[in-house]
Amino acid sequence: MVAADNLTKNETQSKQSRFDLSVYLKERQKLVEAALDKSIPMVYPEKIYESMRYSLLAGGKRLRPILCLATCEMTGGNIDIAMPTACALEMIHTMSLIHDDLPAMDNDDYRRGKLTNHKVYGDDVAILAGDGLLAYAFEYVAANTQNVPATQVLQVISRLGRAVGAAGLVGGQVVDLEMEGKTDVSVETLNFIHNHKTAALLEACVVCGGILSGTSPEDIQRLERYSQNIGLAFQIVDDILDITATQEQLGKTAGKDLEAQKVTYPSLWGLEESKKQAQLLVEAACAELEPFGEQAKPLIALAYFITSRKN
Ligand SMILES: CC(C)=CCC/C(C)=C/COP(=O)(O)OP(=O)(O)O
Ligand SMILES: O=P(O)(O)OP(=O)(O)O
Ligand SMILES: [Mg+2]
Ligand SMILES: [Mg+2]
Repeated sequence: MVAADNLTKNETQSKQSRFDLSVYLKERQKLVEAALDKSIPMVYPEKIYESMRYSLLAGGKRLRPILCLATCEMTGGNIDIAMPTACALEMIHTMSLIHDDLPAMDNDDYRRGKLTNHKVYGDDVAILAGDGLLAYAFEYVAANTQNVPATQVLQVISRLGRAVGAAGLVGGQVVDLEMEGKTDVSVETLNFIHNHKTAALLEACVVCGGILSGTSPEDIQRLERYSQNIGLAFQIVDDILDITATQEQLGKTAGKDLEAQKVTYPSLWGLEESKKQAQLLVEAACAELEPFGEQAKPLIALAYFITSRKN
């Protein structure tokens, strides 16, 4: 009986230390959805707010805000101080998707399982909806962040600006577009594109979470290395899914890279090697979180989710 009692105790302990990512994701997605819904009210001129809300509230994994909240918690902060930044990150991400889907860029008809913004509202309003979301993201952080010293809020705003501008998303996107149809793209150029187009914003999500909690410069450096690694892994998996997943799974047109004759990691390395490289990057990312011990469980599970996701 003593052994049985011990076993039950051990089982309970192991259950407590296990981390259920799907429960965690559902709970966090719900919190983020509610915060996003509240963030943009419908006022005059309704047309632009409707268009902004159409894409912002169209679903999506909400990985960026969840990474920001999780990092803030891991480094000693709480969800409340990070929520305005988490929402801003999703606004910026949504802007980048609306603009990326425009006829002048990737010319896509579907996003997040729905018609793209310009298909519903026209190119003119879609461009403005992206602009509106981008500007509002910065206002939202500045006006709504509470219980964080102003210098830390300023650092967050500065990081967000860097991640979205020519040193980040915009720079990556411009080289991405330039490389379309070219067959002699090097791994270095591909890395540049993805480190800027994708990893820069994921890095901002994680680092801003740390800045808001007031974590140390050494820990910020660890967070940078973690997020740069998961950022590249994220894009390798994105390239793999473009080949292996269906439109239903992705909520957007599949096989676009091949059609646009884009050089991708699978086209350079093959599918198997690409999967292996993504796995190695995630392992390297998680090694950076060792000093955070048990507190790192959500961020470790989120890193592995990046390689196992189906959309
Ligand atoms: C400044 C701008 C507009 C940045 C866009 C950044 C971005 C990550 C676009 C989506 O990439 P993708 O076109 O490779 O992927 P998807 O298949 O999701 O369109
Ligand atoms: O889940 P989403 O729609 O936010 O897309 P991504 O895969 O870029 O995170
Ligand atoms: Mg694109
Ligand atoms: Mg695209």
